[in-house]
Amino acid sequence: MSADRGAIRLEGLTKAYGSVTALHDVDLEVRAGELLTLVGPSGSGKSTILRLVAGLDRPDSGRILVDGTDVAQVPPHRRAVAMVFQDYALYPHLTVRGNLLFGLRVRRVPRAEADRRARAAAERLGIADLLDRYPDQMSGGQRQRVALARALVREPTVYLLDEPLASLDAQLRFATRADLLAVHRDLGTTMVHVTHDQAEAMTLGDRLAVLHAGRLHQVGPPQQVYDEPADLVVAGFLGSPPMNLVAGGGIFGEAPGLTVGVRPEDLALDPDGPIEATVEAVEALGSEAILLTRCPDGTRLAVRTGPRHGLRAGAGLRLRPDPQRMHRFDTETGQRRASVAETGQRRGSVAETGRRR
Ligand SMILES: Nc1ncnc2c1ncn2[C@@H]1O[C@H](COP(=O)(O)OP(=O)(O)OP(=O)(O)O)[C@@H](O)[C@H]1O
Repeated sequence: MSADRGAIRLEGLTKAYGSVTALHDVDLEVRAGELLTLVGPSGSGKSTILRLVAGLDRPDSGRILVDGTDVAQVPPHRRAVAMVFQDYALYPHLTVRGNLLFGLRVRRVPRAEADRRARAAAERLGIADLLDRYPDQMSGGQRQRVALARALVREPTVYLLDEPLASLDAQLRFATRADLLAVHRDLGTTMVHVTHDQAEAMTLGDRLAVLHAGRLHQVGPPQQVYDEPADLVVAGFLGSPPMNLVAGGGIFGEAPGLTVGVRPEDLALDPDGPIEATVEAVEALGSEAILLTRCPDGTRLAVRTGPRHGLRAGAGLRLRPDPQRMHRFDTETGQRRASVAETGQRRGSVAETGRRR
């Protein structure tokens, strides 16, 4: 229904709280119907973006356009935007039904229509049998579904989700993530989803936007951002463990003025490999293992390998970096220098990549 509505455009958005610059000159476009995931470390300005779009706060400068219209003068309750918070923010004195209907009553939606929407949202999220319960009679996962359902009943053109899955345990996160994707697929509504969970960052969005210290560093399809980080900030943030970065090249070959990066999965255990290292610690994760190693020159490298590597702390090993997957960055500016492989084959693929600093 609203697949062609809900485009958001942020232009030069700047916001400070006292001496803290929460956002600095952010330009970002969210396409109609897109699910955009916003990631970044704590305090990078993710929630601030959502609050500004929802109208809960005002920017110091810059513009917010929804469907091409500047919303500066539109009060929060008139914006066709629904926000879902990590802490659910349910009314404790109201039942699930009461929570779902509350926003509709305020907006004077007729009773029959409101009931229809509440039931449809509850059914969609599998909480129809909980309509008469109070929030304190439900699990965290159920409460989160109620919070999502409460956003659904408003039938907004934009959903703003501020770490909605953060309080759930791993299994529930996985299940609720699938629900969220299904809701997005069914409704086709624009969603901006904030997380600092690596798996959510990679799996949930059509595109990923990486924010750091109030600046937008890169926007693009998740795999592209992962494979071709635009700068050292993105390289060091995405990935768990993150990319191994060596200033000056060091063990990866001297590269004055450059920082060379290799992801843990791009370092193969190979008895003939050019890099010598000692295992300092092993993280066995069941399906895989992370070896924390140290080279003779003191460089530490994280290596991702299969679970049956047979190595213990203290063991020596040799490593071979995948030459196609070595990243180079200007050490001073942090900006990516395209590798030989990329300039040959992938010119243009970074076109939609924001390279702002
Ligand atoms: N109301 C406020 N008053 C003062 N400073 C604030 C306020 N809101 C946010 N900030 C500051 O602005 C910066 C950005 O905050 P924001 O909440 O947007 O970050 P975030 O990326 O969402 O972080 P988190 O992942 O921890 O939720 C932080 O330095 C924060 O301390």
